[in-house]
Amino acid sequence: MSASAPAVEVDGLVMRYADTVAVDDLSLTVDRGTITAVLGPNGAGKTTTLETCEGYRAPQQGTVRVLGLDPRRDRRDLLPRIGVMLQDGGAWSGVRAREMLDHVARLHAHPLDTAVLADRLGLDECGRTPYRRLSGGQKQRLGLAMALVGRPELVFVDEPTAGMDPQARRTTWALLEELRADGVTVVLTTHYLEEAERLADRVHIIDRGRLIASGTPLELTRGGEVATIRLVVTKPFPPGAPESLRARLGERTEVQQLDELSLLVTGPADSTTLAKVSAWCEEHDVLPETLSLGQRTLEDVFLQLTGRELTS
Ligand SMILES: Nc1ncnc2c1ncn2[C@@H]1O[C@H](COP(=O)(O)OP(=O)(O)OP(=O)(O)O)[C@@H](O)[C@H]1O
Repeated sequence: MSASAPAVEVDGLVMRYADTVAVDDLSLTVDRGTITAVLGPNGAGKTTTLETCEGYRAPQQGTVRVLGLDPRRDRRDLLPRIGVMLQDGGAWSGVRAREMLDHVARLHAHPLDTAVLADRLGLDECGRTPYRRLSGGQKQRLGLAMALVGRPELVFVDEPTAGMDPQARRTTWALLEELRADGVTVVLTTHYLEEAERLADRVHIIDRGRLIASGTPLELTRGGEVATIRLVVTKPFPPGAPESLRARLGERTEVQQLDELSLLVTGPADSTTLAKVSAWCEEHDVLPETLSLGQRTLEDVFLQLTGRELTS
């Protein structure tokens, strides 16, 4: 495999649990040395996809290659080269945090210094605490340390900052950025949009097991000369408001009602659109509380593609 070949190649993956199709003909690639975010709502199929890449599940249909290897057939060759941070920790309940990290370090030929890693991830304070007594954020930090201690070429991190306080989240982001600077490939799942926008070189958005968009955060949010206007009002909109506003704004505009007090307008990023929304409010006796023009966020992209909110 050449050095520039993808770190991960998923091709036509299908995974089912009884009647549930968890992953539905999914194809994606992850370039080496990048941070790639797999973004999607709960139940989108992110964990199942990652677990298949990590070799915990066999593809039911399609193929998966990781560092050019088959994650199950070539497991012995692959394991020393990848790091995995599982969603539920992967440690025994009675083991102390530091013992667990030292144990994992001993499984690797050239581990990082566990004292340095524990200090960096703020694990010193809980080094003697049994795993079951760690807080959610401490378990996450220990899981990350366990994934990194073997100096992997590629790390899979499932919801790395879920349950972390803001400071631990920033430390984790900085650590993942340092890994990338050292040439390590990072694949993370998240439903934090800010995390994907801030960290990822490339984002794959998954919904109901299918890939619905891929690109850099900028490619996904720029979408040409498109912007969004959020209109939040003080009392519920009159019936038929989205249709009426859309008719006023013209062909190139979409209007979606988010709830009874807010609408999202997606259309040309110009002041005329904003002025027309404002005029429509006046004509319909609607009092805006917020009328804001902004670039699209990944949340807007998801909403536009699926008609649903990512965070709901
Ligand atoms: N062990 C299992 N048995 C049965 N169904 C499962 C199992 N694991 C996942 N599923 C189902 O498969 C679908 C995809 O789940 P998956 O955990 O891969 O999604 P996810 O995007 O990682 O979600 P989350 O963000 O909640 O972790 C969901 O409908 C889920 O309920």
